[in-house]
Amino acid sequence: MTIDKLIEICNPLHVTNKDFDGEITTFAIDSREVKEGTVFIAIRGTQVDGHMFLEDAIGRGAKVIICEESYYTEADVCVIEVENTQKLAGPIAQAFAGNPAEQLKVIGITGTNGKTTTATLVYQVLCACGEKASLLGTVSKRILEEVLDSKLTTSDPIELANDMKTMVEAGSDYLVMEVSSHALDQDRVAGIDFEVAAFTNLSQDHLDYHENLDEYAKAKKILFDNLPESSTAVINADDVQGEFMLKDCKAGKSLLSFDNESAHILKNSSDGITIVVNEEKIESPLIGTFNAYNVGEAFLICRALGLDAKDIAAALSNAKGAAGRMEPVTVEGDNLPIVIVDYAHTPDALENVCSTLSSVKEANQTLTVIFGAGGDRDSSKRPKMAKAAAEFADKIIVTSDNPRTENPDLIIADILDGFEVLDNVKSITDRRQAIQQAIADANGNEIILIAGKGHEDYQEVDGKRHHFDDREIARESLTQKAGGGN
Ligand SMILES: CC(=O)N[C@H]1[C@@H](OP(=O)(O)OP(=O)(O)OC[C@H]2O[C@@H](n3ccc(=O)[nH]c3=O)[C@H](O)[C@@H]2O)O[C@H](CO)[C@@H](O)[C@@H]1O[C@H](C)C(=O)N[C@@H](C)C(=O)N[C@H](CCC(=O)O)C(=O)O
Ligand SMILES: Nc1ncnc2c1ncn2[C@@H]1O[C@H](COP(=O)(O)OP(=O)(O)OP(=O)(O)O)[C@@H](O)[C@H]1O
Ligand SMILES: N[C@H](CCC[C@H](N)C(=O)O)C(=O)O
Ligand SMILES: [Mg+2]
Repeated sequence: MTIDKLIEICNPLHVTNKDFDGEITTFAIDSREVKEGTVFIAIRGTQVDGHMFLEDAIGRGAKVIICEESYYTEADVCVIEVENTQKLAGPIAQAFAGNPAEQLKVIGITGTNGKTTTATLVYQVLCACGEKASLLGTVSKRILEEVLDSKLTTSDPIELANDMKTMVEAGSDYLVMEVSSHALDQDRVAGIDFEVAAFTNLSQDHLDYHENLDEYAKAKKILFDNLPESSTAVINADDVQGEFMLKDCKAGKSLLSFDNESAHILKNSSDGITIVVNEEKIESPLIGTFNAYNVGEAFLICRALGLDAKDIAAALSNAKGAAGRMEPVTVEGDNLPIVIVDYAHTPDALENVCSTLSSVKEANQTLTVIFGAGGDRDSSKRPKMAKAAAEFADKIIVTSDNPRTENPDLIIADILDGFEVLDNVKSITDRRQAIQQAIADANGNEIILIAGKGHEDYQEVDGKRHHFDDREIARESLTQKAGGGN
């Protein structure tokens, strides 16, 4: 990267000491990552103002500073003053990585629920159709078939650009990625031209971050506002916010609606769904009406990419979706309960999953729901989650999710406030104990839903993460029960 190229991308208000002595090596948004020759960009964050770290960055060897203030330093450093640093981090990161986004067909999926499921389905269809695809999201990163850990749903612009570079080098043609509202609000995907962008739905979550639902919806809309005309917006038109997402969108539109009967659900049972979208019949092993939306959107996304309808439908009939979403935990044995692990951690998701299980259960079966709510996150969703579970469950165990830095019993108390009657509600703070007890007490006619943590293999308590996997604990308890002959 040359200083002239960098200045061109920045469209600066002011530049000083452009002819500094030295070379540009890397790009950093965090002063702690700065090395000799780094370009450091100061971003005003949610916790601190990156402008506080200009001296720190220079001390560590930064040669160029990009900031929103006129800044004077005696050091031999180029200072580029710009209007908005946050919006520039993406384009600069892309340029440093050799503009990998331009060499990928990028598919972005946003919405409160269903991003991971839909993104995973699209990735699975692309792979089944012989395409070279990568995936970024909550559960993991997949560079072609290689699986790597994922820390955030949508990474920061530098990590994102570096991941894209690795994908391009590995021969990937497509990137399917989840785009969170935090990422949109913080411009983490600025400068990326999406080939297809999809909206799943909007319901309450993250009100600790976004001021209210309107602000949350506006953040999601950014993805569609920035689409080029040549791209396609795939929208769940049955969601009340679907129309809003398209308000300022120049892209082509592909709408999914079961309500206006442009698409149909032919079958919705415990062994899967059959839907018709654009006259194509699609069968999927995923269950529940909410998954009809995920499968339907995955189909429309793949159609927008130009894949053959029959090939997509064939691939979807084998696509299992994402780990930890309606994932059954099975063990050989008699009279064992059906145990399902799911990632529902919002009122809407919990309602959808509970209503689905309640509608597919047999007359003699009962539904037990074990759930909690995350600490240091939107606390107003807690009583609403209680209401969602109470509507469909026969028995409820309220427990801890990831308390993070909060007192788990106070989170549980917030949830308990949402129940009108507590007759079938128990609380067991220790999640392991809650799962063990539910399974030990259950008979073969019970369906036990363990909600909230899905694929997570940790629990964060007192700010520390410990290994914890709902599926592992459930499997151990079921094995013990099977061995005991109960
Ligand atoms: C609340 C939030 O979203 N924070 C994200 C945000 O950081 P921030 O703006 O709060 O950073 P800050 O601490 O205020 O610092 C401001 C700036 O000063 C810099 N700094 C800071 C300290 C220092 O010594 N030197 C320095 O240069 C920081 O690097 C930053 O550029 O920008 C960072 C870089 O992109 C993110 O890593 C960070 O994610 C944190 C780790 C996080 O936990 N985010 C979660 C809430 C999140 O984003 N989740 C979503 C949603 C998931 C879902 O849909 O459910 C996700 O995409 O995963
Ligand atoms: N289309 C949908 N509508 C409503 N609920 C859904 C939908 N799809 C999945 N869910 C529920 O939401 C949970 C989370 O699904 P998924 O992981 O696909 O969403 P996500 O948007 O990626 O969530 P996150 O933002 O937490 O990563 C699932 O376990 C299921 O309970
Ligand atoms: N990306 C979501 C995941 C929530 C998962 C749930 N298990 C929790 O910890 O609240 C968040 O960070 O809000
Ligand atoms: Mg996700």
